[in-house]
Amino acid sequence: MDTDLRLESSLWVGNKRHRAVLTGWNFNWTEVDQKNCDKKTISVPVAEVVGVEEGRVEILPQKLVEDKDKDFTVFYVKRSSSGGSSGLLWRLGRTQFSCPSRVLRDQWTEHLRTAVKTHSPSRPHKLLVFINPYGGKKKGRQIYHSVVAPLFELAGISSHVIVTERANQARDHLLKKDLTGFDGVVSVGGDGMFSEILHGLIGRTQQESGLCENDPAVTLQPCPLHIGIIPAGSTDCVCYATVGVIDPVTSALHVIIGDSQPLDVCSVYHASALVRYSVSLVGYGFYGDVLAESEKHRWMGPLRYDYSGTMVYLSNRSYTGVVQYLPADPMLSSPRDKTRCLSGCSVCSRTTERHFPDSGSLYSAHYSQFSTESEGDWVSVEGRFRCVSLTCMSSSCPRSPQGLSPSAHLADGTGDLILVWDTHPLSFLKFLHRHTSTEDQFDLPFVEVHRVKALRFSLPSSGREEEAFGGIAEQSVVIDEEDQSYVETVSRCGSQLRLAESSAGVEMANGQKKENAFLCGLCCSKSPTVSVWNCDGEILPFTEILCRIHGQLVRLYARGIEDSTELRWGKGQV
Ligand SMILES: Nc1ncnc2c1ncn2[C@@H]1O[C@H](COP(=O)(O)OP(=O)(O)OP(=O)(O)O)[C@@H](O)[C@H]1O
Repeated sequence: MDTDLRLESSLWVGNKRHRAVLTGWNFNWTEVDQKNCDKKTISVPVAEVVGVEEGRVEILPQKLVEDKDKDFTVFYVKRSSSGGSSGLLWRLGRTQFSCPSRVLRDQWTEHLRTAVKTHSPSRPHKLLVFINPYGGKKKGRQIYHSVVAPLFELAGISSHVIVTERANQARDHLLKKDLTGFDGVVSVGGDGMFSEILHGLIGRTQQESGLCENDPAVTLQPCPLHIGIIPAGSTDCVCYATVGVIDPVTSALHVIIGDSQPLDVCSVYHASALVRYSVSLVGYGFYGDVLAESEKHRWMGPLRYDYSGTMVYLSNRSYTGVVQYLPADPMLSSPRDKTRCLSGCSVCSRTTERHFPDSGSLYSAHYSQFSTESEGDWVSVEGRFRCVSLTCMSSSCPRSPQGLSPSAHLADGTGDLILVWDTHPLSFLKFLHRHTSTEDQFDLPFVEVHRVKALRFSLPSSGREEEAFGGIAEQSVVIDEEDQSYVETVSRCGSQLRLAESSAGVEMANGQKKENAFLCGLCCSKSPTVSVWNCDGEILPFTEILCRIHGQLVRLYARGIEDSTELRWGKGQV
């Protein structure tokens, strides 16, 4: 096939003669000077050719074609540095070629198009696009129509566009409507919009497979449709962590060339029911409190997160809890191994634990009663925490370029559990500040990080029993015996816990009550007993939860973050 696709001839770019070669996988052109010496070669992988058009063509700001018989234009992916971001910006490269004859021009366009079809077979032909017109700065529609749609048209992609009129419309559409013929779904919006699409697609796939999403022991079926994210929200963390930049053109180009990045998904359950899916953060304590506080100040826009973060930090809270986790295989990788999950990550591609075939009974047994004993491989710790966070990816963002867990992987079937024990406010500030620098946030005595496959969180039952008898006993805590400060902290705060619990009830039955308790905590001196869970920016209505990581449950039109040091600028790759 490659031999059939090979083509070589002289072509002109402007008034300069070039020797052009199509090898099947690559299209190269090299300027030849008057002494027949080769100058710089430009090489474009065929998989990154966006379109081939007859004539001299421009597509932005609008399509213009100068239809010269002997000319053709090649559009392709061109990389450039993104300044402060961790990934590379992709731009639309364009070169107009002139041939000595129309026959040769037709030969070139035909060969190039066939090479693209052959070597880039997973490109989408038909996409379902959801635009949230209210996301971020309310520019979703404008971004899609002025930047993305012309690129899709150039690449021959047909799109069915739905501008949403209400929250959850995209999710409901994906759950109920006919999706025949679509290769993928595109979200134009922020993380909330992506989450809707994630829930819709996972739910639809399980429905069609006859699987029950509410059973944590069930191995969920991976979604056949890819998801594209065109960032147009106020938080675009999933896009940042999977592409490395927040840029609609870069994301649209990843969709066009049919890139495929598998992604782990965490399912969160409470009392025999699925609560939500998450791909970035499931966080209790500080991150839950910040979200709950920020919801009160939506009018501030994105500034509300800074304001709420400061307020919650100043309120100096910590919460008791029992954390149980199922560790991942430490031989495969570790959250402290200083590796990075980059494009083509070998840890993710080695992953064999896609669907946890043997763990069903383990999940059922642990899920049924939220038992506090350790069984099998599960590890149990109990005490007072500033925050408990589970993340399936690094969760990097422009503010925190290394993310919550810099060595986390996108698709290895694990999540990183970060336990931040109660500590002095200044030490906690140090921990938070390290997220904005390159300093290791795990290299602190009150921080633990574990790579896990599942997590269960419950409130300490001993505390409740003692409360019933009016006694105040020391909390048990399974941490380093030598570090008395933690044990002391736990016992000191324990009395406050039970006092607050007696006024608020043993456990609040729903999220509204918990949110009220939290809000009260900011204006009164009394600390609330329980925090709330922040699940990818949504407050969960339950405290006691079970989380399970499903390896590679969905696929994005992305390729992970490209390592900029591997760019072969010297060889003329664009
Ligand atoms: N037409 C609509 N009207 C109101 N809400 C919508 C609409 N379409 C989508 N939504 C909801 O808006 C929420 C936020 O959307 P999105 O993530 O796109 O924007 P955002 O500005 O990043 O949001 P946030 O600041 O809340 O994270 C999503 O949860 C989504 O379900």
